[in-house]
Amino acid sequence: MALETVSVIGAGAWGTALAQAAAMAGRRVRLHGRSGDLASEVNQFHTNERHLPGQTLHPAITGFADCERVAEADFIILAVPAQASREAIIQAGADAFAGRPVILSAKGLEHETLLRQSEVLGQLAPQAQPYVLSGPSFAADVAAGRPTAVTLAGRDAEPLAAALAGPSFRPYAADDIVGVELAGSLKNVYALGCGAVEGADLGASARAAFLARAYAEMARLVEALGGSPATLTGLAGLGDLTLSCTSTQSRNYRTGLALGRGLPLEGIGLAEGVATAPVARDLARRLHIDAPLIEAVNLLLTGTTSISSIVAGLMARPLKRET
Ligand SMILES: NC(=O)C1=CN([C@@H]2O[C@H](COP(=O)(O)OP(=O)(O)OC[C@H]3O[C@@H](n4cnc5c(N)ncnc54)[C@H](OP(=O)(O)O)[C@@H]3O)[C@@H](O)[C@H]2O)C=CC1
Ligand SMILES: O=C(CO)COP(=O)(O)O
Repeated sequence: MALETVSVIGAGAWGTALAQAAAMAGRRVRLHGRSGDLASEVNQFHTNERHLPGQTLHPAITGFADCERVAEADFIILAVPAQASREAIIQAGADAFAGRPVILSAKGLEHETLLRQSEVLGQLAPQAQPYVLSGPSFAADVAAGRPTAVTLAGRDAEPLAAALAGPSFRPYAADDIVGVELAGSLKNVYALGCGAVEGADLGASARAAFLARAYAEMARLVEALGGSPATLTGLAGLGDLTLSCTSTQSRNYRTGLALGRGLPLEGIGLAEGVATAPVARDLARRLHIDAPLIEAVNLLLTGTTSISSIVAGLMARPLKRET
C-alpha cells in the first residue's frame, strides 16, 4: 500500500507538529484546520502562530480549511482533542476513512460513552484501519526537530512507522492498541495529580511516590480493560507518564500545579485529563478496580475537598502489600 500522502485532521499544536514530522519524513501533507485563516497562514507564511508560535513549517505541508477532501491521501492522522474526534469523523464522513490507515493521536477517553478513540472510530467508520500514536512527545519539540521517540500501535504497524520516521522522529511499532490508548489517556489524569502535589508543595518524595503508585494503578486498569501491562514499560507508558508528571511543559501538569496552588486555570490551554478523569473513575468503579489516585484527582477537580484532606485520606488507607 502506498503511504506517500497524509491528511492531518486538526491543525492545533499536535496536528501541526505531526504534519511537520510527516513532512520531514518525506511525506506530502494536507493539514486540515477548521479556519480558512489558518489554511491561508500555512500556505502563505508556513506558520501556525496560534498553536506553534515561532516555528517555520515544512514546504511540503499544504493547509486546507475543511475536512471535505481528507480522503485525497493514502493515510489519515486524526489530531483533534479527544472530545472532538467524534464530531471531526462525522464531519469528514465515514467514507473518507474506509480502507485507509487512520492514526489516532488524541490522548483521552470520550465523556459519557467512556470509549477509547479507536472505539469511537470503529463505531463511526468500521472500515478504517486503526492505529494509535502515543508516547513522550511535546508538540513544540517534535515540530522543532528535537529527538523524539513514540509508540505506534496497530496491526502490522511497521510500514506506517517507517512512513513517519525521520532523523528526529522515531516511532516504534507495537500491537497493543488498547494498552497504548489507555496509557496515553490515563497519564494525563496522573499529570494533574502530580502537578497538584508540586503546587501544594508536598515535596519531591511525595511526587515520586505518586508517580510509582500511579504506574501500579495504571497497570491494574490496563489489564482489566484488555490491554497488556507490559506496554506500560515502554514509551507510551513509563515514558509519557514520567514526562507529563515532571515537566511544566505539560498542560495537564500545569493545570494540576495551578489547582494545587489555588490559582485560576485561565490561559493554560487544553488539559485532556480534566475530561478523562471522571471517565477513568467510572471505568475503574465499574470493574471494581482499586484506583485511589484517580479518585483523588476527581475529588481535586470537583473543588469541594481541600488538598490536605485528600492527602490525609490517601495516607490513612489500610496498609497493604506493595504488589
Ligand atoms: N500538544 C502536545 O504537545 C500534544 C498533544 N497531544 C494530544 O493531541 C490532542 C490535540 O491536542 P493539541 O493539538 O495540543 O490541542 P490544541 O488546543 O493545540 O488544538 C486543538 C485543535 O483541534 C481543533 N478542534 C477542536 N475542536 C474541534 C472540532 N470539533 N473539529 C475540528 N477541529 C477541532 C482546534 O481548532 P481551533 O484552532 O479552530 O480551535 C485546534 O486546531 C490532545 O488529545 C492532546 O492530548 C498528544 C501529544 C502531544
Ligand atoms: O501528551 C503530551 C506529551 O507527551 C502533552 O502533554 P499535555 O497535553 O499535558 O501538554
